[in-house]
Amino acid sequence: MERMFGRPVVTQEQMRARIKELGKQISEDYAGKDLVLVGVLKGAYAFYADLARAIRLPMRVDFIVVRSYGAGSKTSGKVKLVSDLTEEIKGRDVLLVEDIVDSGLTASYLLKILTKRKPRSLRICTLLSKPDRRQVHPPVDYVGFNIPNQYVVGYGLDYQQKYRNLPYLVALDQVAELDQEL
Ligand SMILES: O=P(O)(O)OC[C@H]1O[C@H](OP(=O)(O)OP(=O)(O)O)[C@H](O)[C@@H]1O
Ligand code: HPA
Ligand SMILES: [Mg+2]
Repeated sequence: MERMFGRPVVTQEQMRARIKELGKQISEDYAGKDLVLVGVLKGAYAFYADLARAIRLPMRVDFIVVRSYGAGSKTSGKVKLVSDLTEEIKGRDVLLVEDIVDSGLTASYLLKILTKRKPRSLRICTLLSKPDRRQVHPPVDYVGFNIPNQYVVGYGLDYQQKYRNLPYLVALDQVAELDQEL
């Protein structure tokens, strides 16, 4: 992990600066509301931890685990709910925290199932978005970075469950190339 895996798509410095801005914006937008920050695991864990600490509000935290990508780098097309929220969201202001909105299927699925529980508001904040890859178009309220159509890993995002702990974002083809040499 000491070694750089090629040129980062998003560096740690860029990430830090943008998350600070997002935290400030969310703190303003949700002042006086009953905010529940919901992390979509596993991918969002790193972004969630940094974003939560950039928000200056007395909010609640909760998590939901869903999965749709199997071993490869393509969506299975089916989103599976692996583990649900721990608390009720009825009447609360829910902000979903995603690492990435790619095809849009996961975000759409979550909006669909959580809307039924009657939150007062339900919005999405994603660190990354690939606008060119959408199969469906869920509304995304906060976006850290729009990125091109390439599979990326690091900062929570995986390929076959690995590379989530890289502290920055890199294209998968660069990791794969270098990984063989290690
Ligand atoms: O817009 P989409 O095409 O649906 O892709 C986005 C979703 O896919 C990834 O989850 P994944 O199923 O890989 O589970 P993980 O979070 O455990 O990696 C990612 O973390 C998002 O939740
Ligand atoms: O580019 C990606 N990388 C990792 N996980 C993902 N899930 C959707 N898109 C991606
Ligand atoms: Mg994944």
